[in-house]
This record gives sequence, structure tokens and C-alpha cells, in this order.
Amino acid sequence: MAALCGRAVVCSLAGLLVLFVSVLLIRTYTWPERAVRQWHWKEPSGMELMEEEKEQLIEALKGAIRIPTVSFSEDKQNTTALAEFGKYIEKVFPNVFSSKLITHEVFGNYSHLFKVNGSDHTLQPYMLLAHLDVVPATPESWEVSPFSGVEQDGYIYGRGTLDDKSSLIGILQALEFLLKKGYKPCRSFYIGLGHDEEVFGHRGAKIMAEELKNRKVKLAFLVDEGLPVIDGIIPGLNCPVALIGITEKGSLTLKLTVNGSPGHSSFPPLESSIGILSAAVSRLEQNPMPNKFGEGPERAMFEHVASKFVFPLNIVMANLWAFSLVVSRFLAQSSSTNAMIRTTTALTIFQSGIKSNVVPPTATATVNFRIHPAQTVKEVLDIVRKTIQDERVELSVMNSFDPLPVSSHDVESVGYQILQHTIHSVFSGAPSAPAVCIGNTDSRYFVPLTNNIYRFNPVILKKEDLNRIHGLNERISKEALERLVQFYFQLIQNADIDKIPIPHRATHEL
Ligand SMILES: CCCCCCCC/C=C\CCCCCCCC(=O)N[C@@H](CC(C)C)C(=O)O
Ligand SMILES: [Zn+2]
Ligand SMILES: [Zn+2]
Repeated sequence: MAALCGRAVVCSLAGLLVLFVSVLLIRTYTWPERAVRQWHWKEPSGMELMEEEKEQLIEALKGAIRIPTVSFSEDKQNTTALAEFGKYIEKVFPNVFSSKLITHEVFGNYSHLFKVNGSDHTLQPYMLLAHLDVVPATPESWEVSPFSGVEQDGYIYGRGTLDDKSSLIGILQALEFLLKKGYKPCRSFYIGLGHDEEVFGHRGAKIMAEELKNRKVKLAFLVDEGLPVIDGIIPGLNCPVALIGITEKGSLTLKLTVNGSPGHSSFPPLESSIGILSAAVSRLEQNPMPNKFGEGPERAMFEHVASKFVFPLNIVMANLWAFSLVVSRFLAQSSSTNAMIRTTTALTIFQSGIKSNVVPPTATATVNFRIHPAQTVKEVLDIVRKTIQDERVELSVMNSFDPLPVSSHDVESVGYQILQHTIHSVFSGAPSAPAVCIGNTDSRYFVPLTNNIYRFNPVILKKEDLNRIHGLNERISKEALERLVQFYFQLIQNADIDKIPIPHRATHEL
């Protein structure tokens, strides 16, 4: 009898195992199935750049890099360089500045807004954004001078080659080439070039967005800087994947202050302001914010590209219902993937002390949190207070905003589809996936103008290149720059698609 029962249990377990494995395999090899509306795309013209055009483009970027448009802080920018940059683009892109189709305005002295008037006024306009300011660079740590625009081994080096002068030059150069070829857009579009993105964009993009809102402009979609085409960044993902930022994380910057008792270092207080503050920031770093994998759009990103993972990770990614815990733990291991799954905590400034034998009265620290889409500023603040648990540490909010709304990214979404189609054709069939942009962009000021904001940088980035952004030896290959221009060249033409998509056939596609 016992043997019979034992056999029944074994059989049931075996049955369950077979069922489990079948579900995994079915979901892996038939899912995700998404009925994709196929649109009638017109073939954009002039995909290949001529040698002369390539040369013009490379020189245009090098010249832009040589103008040190550095933003140090909101009140400290290289305004001479910002003004020079305005004159520079006017010289390098004469057709953009003289075309009868285009109007040009300057905001906040150094930001530029262009409107390219299309022929079909029934189509809602769209907008391309980029910025001309850059973060500072420490020349002594670079292999080449950061503002020399030097070319080495097929790369152009310099601050801004990735963030964001490449996109700025790419957009204007694509438009310049199109105008030269006699192209006239159907759909109107705006180009916004902010001059203070790196220091919050209050005088550039924010003012431009407010003015467009006053003019009652509504945008079909907006494309700004953001996530790249990642290559080799997620282990096991065996092809380049374009990440389209459909939302961006919120941000909270806190100043922590401890006022202690100052005095002679020969009879120090039992607890100094530095000691109390150090313990507080250490607690914040040692206790990361909760892992939120699966509660925001990051889960859809992995599902979109599940089939591109190597075996057996393809099975794991297609079955996050079963494996999300293990995947989230795995993603927490590296800084770039960790940023996707939780609110991050970055200790960025620590200040105290003036002399080795003086116990300082005050210690301050700045902590910057990037808020996961499933959390809010308020929730993060509550966790911070509970984690520090020390009344002697005063908290003050320097700036904060909640995560941005999630833009539409379904088969009916005109902007997303235009972007996805353009990426597919320019990046040799690379799949794209909706994702959370971990940094903040000027595009957040345009939320009142459109529900469809996409943050995408049309450049392939490898793991070893990630730290070049805002880091040392920032560079772009000449090939990548050409591809970036082709991207905008095609995007502008693809955006002329009719506002009502024509159903063609349904298929299964990423
Ligand atoms: C699944 C893991 C994929 C991880 C991919 C990570 C790729 C990271 C590459 C680029 C980072 C995105 C950068 C987006 C633009 C950020 C621009 C910026 O620096 N903005 C400032 C704004 C601030 C208000 C001054 C910022 O600090 O965020
Ligand atoms: Zn940028
Ligand atoms: Zn930046």
C-alpha cells in the first residue's frame, strides 16, 4: 500500500515537472506574441553618405567639440563659448539658417528653437531635442585634450562626443543634407537645442517648453537623448539591443547636516559631527532601496528581448513569472543593471573640517537618489528617515521630482513605431525594447505638450564605453557618427508617415 502511495506521489511530481517544463518551453518559443500592426513605410532616400558628406560631418563635430561650452553650475557656465556655439552652427549649417521653411528663435540667450514647416497641417508636429552644454573635464586625466576634437584610430575624442554634441550636430547635419537634396517635410517639426541641460535646464529647455505651451503647441512625439543601443552590457544577451526610454527615473537630492560641538582636538567630543554624519551616510549606502524588479517597465524590457538571450537564459527571461526573483538578484550585481531595478543611492558630496587639530562644528553631505518608477519622492524620503534613525542628522530637500509618466509604446503609437522602424533599418535589424531611462533629460519639461516622449541615443555602446559618458576619454567612432546622422536622416523622413496607419498584416515580431 505504502509503495503504491509512494509511486503515486512520484508520478504526480513527475507530471507537475513535465507540466512546468512544458509551460516554460511554450512561453519561450511562442511568446511574447504580439500582433504588430505593419505600416506602409515609404523607403527613405539617400541612406549612404558620400565621402564628401562624411568629411563635412566629421569636421562639423570636431569644430563643435573645440568650443568648450562647459556648465559648472546653474550660475557658472562658459557663456562666451555658448555664444560662440550659436555663431558656429549658423556658419556650418547655412541651409538650415537660410531655408524659407524654417524659423529660428533664441531662448535664454543661448538655446535655439527651430521650426521646420511641413506641407501637411493636418499632421501633428513632433520635436527633436539635444543640448549644447557639456559637463566639465579634467584635462590632466585624459589621454588627449578634451576640447581638441582629436581624431585617433578612427575615433573622435572630446567632451560632448557622446553627450550630447554628436546628437546635436547629427540632427542639424541630417537636416542640412535633406534641405540640400530639396527635401520638404510633410509633417512639421521642432528642433530644440538647450544650453543648460547639465545644470537642470531651467533657462533653456524649460523656457522653450513653457513658450510652446503658451502657443498651444501639442506634439505627436518627442525624441531626446537617452539610452543607447547596448552591446554586451547585459550578460547573455547575444546581440545589440536598442533601448528606448519610455519613462525616466525621478530624482531626489538631499543635503544632510550635523551640527556638533566644536573645539580643540586634544579633548574631542565623544561623537563628532563628522562621525555622526559618516555613520548616517554609511547606513544609507549599506541599506540599498528595495529591489523593485517587475513593478515598473523594466520587466517588459527583458520580456521583449527574451528570445535574444542565449540558452538557457532565453527560457528564464521568457518566464519571469517563475524566475523574477533570481533574475532581479542577478541584475543587482552590476551598477548599470542595478540602476534599472531600484532607486539608487549615490553619496556625491561630503564636506567638513578646516584644520587637523580643530574639531569642526558642522559636517554636510549630499546624497542623490534616482527614483524607480514604482516609487515616489515621498516614499523614498520616508525610507531615508527610517534608515538614518538619528534626529541629529538634519535633512533638507535640495531638489526633487517623481518618475516621469510612461509614454505609449504599443502598436498604435505613431512616435514609438517611427522610432522602432528607423532603428531597425539603421542598426541592421537590431531589436528595440522599451526601457527606463536612468538619467534625466531636458525632455521632462515637455510633458505638458505630449504623452509620447522617447529618450534614445542612436549610438552602439559597449560595456567599456559606459564610463566615458561624463567620464574620461569620451569618444565616438567615425562609423558611429555616420550611422547617427543616417538615423536622424531617416527618422525625419519616416516621420512623414500618415497619421492613420494602414493595416497591412499581423505577424509575430519583437
Ligand atoms: C539593463 C541595463 C541596461 C543599462 C544600460 C545603461 C546605459 C547607460 C547609458 C547612458 C545613460 C543614460 C543617460 C541619459 C541621459 C542623462 C543626461 C544627464 O546626465 N542628465 C543629468 C540631468 C540633471 C538634471 C543635471 C542627470 O544627472 O541625469
Ligand atoms: Zn546629455
Ligand atoms: Zn550629460
